[in-house]
Amino acid sequence: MPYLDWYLFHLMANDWSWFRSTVATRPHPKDKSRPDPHFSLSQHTTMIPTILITLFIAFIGYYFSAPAKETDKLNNGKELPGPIGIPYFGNIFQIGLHQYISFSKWAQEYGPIFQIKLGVKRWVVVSDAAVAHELMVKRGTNYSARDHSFIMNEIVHPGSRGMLASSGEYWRKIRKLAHNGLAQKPVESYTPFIENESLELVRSLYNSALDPVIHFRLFTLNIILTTVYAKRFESPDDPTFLKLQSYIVDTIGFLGYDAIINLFPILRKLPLGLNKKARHLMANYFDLMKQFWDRFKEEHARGETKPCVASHVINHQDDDGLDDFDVHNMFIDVLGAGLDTTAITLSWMIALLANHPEMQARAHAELDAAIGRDRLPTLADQPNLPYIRAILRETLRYRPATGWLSIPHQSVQDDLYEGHLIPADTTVVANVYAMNMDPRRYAKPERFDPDRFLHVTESSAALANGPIGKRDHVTFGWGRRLCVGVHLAEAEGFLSLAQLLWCYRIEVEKGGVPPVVNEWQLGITMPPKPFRVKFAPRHEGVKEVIAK
Ligand code: HEM
Repeated sequence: MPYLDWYLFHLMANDWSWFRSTVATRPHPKDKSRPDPHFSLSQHTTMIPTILITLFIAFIGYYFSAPAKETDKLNNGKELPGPIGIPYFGNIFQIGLHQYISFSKWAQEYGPIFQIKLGVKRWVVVSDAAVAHELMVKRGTNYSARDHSFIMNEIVHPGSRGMLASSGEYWRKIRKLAHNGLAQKPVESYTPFIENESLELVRSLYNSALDPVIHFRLFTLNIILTTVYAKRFESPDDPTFLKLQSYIVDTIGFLGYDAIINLFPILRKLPLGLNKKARHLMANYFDLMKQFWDRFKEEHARGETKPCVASHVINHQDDDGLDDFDVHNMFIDVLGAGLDTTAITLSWMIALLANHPEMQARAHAELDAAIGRDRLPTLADQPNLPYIRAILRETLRYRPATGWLSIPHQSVQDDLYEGHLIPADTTVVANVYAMNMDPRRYAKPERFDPDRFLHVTESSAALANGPIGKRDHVTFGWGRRLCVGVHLAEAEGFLSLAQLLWCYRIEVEKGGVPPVVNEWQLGITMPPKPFRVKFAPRHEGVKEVIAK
């Protein structure tokens, strides 16, 4: 669910298909074990004129759209340090494929807060959790906006509606509405739905050997739909399910173009056919959301609906004068933001545990002692399963689903930070890698070690709002923009892991290879590379208990 200029990086690294097919998927020259069946330089040299023309147009676009010189504004404070870039493009070409690594290197040279220029934009990169907390939490009134995004604010959410990309008063209202349905209390009332979907998940994996990711996606989509509209899909073959899933994936796909368009606004004027396609997609998507909503309202009026986000929303919608179109926009963000993030986190947990049978053995012992073998664990068992909770927390720290850079915030007014001026409209991005892997905060940070969180009892949501020194990790973002689905994410992550481990040993098949955990797929999120594991029932009683 990550958006906005943040996509620049993914665009450069991943979303230019020519680039991906020539460079990103190319095995390292020394890696003889990975043949490169697709690479052909001649196939791609034909793209070079197109790239040069695009860069030229971007240059012209920058020239005519660049803001006036900022020296006047900077009178109050020194400019933040940062690497020197080239005219017009700034530091774009210095960032490289693994931006978090370049940022971490620059942090060593320029300190925990430095600035770079990307086309027309100024970015402030923060690599220290305390500095990010100071800006985005303590000074949250100034650092909780989002940059204007062409795709998000004009095509996905015409009129800058929705939650993820809106700012100011409108965002506060829509966020409050979503919060009404996704805060801790309402999420607790969804316990039966979450437990039901988790049961369906463990049933679907019984004694199987596979890559579980598609099952995790069905699990998370069904939970969101059940909690949003009190509806679920029985089967992954349901045509409406397939339609909805493709709308979500295609919308996220369009976001890949966003960054370059935001940095070089002239590109909006080019006849790329992008607008037309994206608007057509969104028309269909909104139509489906309207069908869900209209049906829900009818059922709600007849008193036939169960508690869910939509029922909370219906009860509060009029408080802030938000109409049905606002509600569709909000749900589109909730679906987009909640679908893959949790599924990716689950995939990482399974991949990591398959590599650590000794951790599974500890979790199994904890489950046997606290739950026994006659019933599945429930959400109410959380306090008695500290090791399982620690595995979830450590996975979120160690392999954050939304990647190593936070979703950028935007400043509203000029601000002085330790004598340095951060002008209004600056994009502020947290280097999650530097923070989640900070050796001052975590002993041996490169080691996956749930024990570091064994005695942490508060939720990640609660810790995010407390002092930074006690925060577990920064994966759910910052301050007023903190992930609004954090309670749901923690509940579904904990329960599915507890139930999966209660039922199964996660094994590498005979002759198979353990899941790769030190590399990940390049993309707008950070999923593990595809892998295959076996879900071997732990004891005789599993079949009977999950059949009940
Ligand atoms: C492990 C799972 C998840 C992770 C790692 C995650 C992470 C994030 C992050 C990093 C942000 C941006 C925070 C910021 O700007 O500072 C965010 C925002 C958001 N998340 Fe999540 N998320 C997860 C699950 C969910 C779920 C389950 C939902 C909904 C059901 C959800 C809905 C949202 C929404 C709507 C926003 C936008 C909030 C705003 O801009 O005000 N997320 N999430």
